[in-house]
Amino acid sequence: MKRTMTIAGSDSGGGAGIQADLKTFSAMGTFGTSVITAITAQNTLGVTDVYGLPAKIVESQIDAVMSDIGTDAAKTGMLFSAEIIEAVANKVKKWEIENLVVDPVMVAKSGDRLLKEDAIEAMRRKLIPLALVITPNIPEAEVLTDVSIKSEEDRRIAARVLHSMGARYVIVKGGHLEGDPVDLLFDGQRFHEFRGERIHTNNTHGTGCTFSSAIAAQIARGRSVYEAISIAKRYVSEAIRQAPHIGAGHGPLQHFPKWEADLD
Ligand SMILES: Nc1ncnc2c1ncn2[C@@H]1O[C@H](COP(=O)(O)OP(=O)(O)O)[C@@H](O)[C@H]1O
Ligand SMILES: Cc1ncc(COP(=O)(O)O)c(N)n1
Repeated sequence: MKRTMTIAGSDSGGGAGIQADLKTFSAMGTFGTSVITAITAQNTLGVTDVYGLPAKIVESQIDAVMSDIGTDAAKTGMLFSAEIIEAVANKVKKWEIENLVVDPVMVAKSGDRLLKEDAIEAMRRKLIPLALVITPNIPEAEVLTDVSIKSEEDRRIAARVLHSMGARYVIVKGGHLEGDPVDLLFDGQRFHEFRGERIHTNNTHGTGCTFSSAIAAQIARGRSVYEAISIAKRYVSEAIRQAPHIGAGHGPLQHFPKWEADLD
């Protein structure tokens, strides 16, 4: 069985973070392991408390997983601080993790901060250069590149800047745009658009986490980055469409235990 590792924050509400990642890994037929960076007290209405873990325990979790179980792909989500980003980057290098998907999580759907302001530079310098794929949404791409994205041309400029920082594939997601969500991929040479239909709903808590985990799992299973993104997009759309309507705010998605089997 292929192995997938998430390095991310815990969401007590079960919709995003480590919880969404592990559900997605299972749905994709991979064995998921987890490295927790921070604990959030969170539900569909928002985040009421955040506790970042010391970098040392993040390092020892990675060592524990990698020294015994290993991984075929990994993803990062909420990393909270510059210290944790540096610790993760060092361990990714030490364990030679090449299939790394970086979801540069900064704020929750509720608007609460999940990454300290001073950690952005560490993300740019230490982690992005190690990424096989980086999956920013539009606000995250703007913060990382200092490009204000007002048009499709701006989005392409931002994707080029992220690629020049060292990520091999850059996908700037379109969930925050008006109209149908189109995700834009740049592989260093060409642009490719992944089109989807907008589902009008409040149940989008964990879409980014689910998307990046699905990409990591499909890469672990040997698919190309293009195929992995295309499958991840279909999975997220279906997961939004069949969302269980839980909580009074931004509700979580539905995950599908037999998705991978259905695909084959
Ligand atoms: N309302 C929606 N309907 C269909 N797809 C969506 C919707 N919102 C987001 N997506 C898709 O979900 C994935 C995550 O995108 P996005 O919501 O932009 O990320 P984030 O959760 O990081 O803000 C992307 O593939 C995006 O196109
Ligand atoms: C612990 C944690 N990690 C990440 C997110 C972002 O969620 P989304 O997938 O909606 O961008 C979150 N709300 N909480």
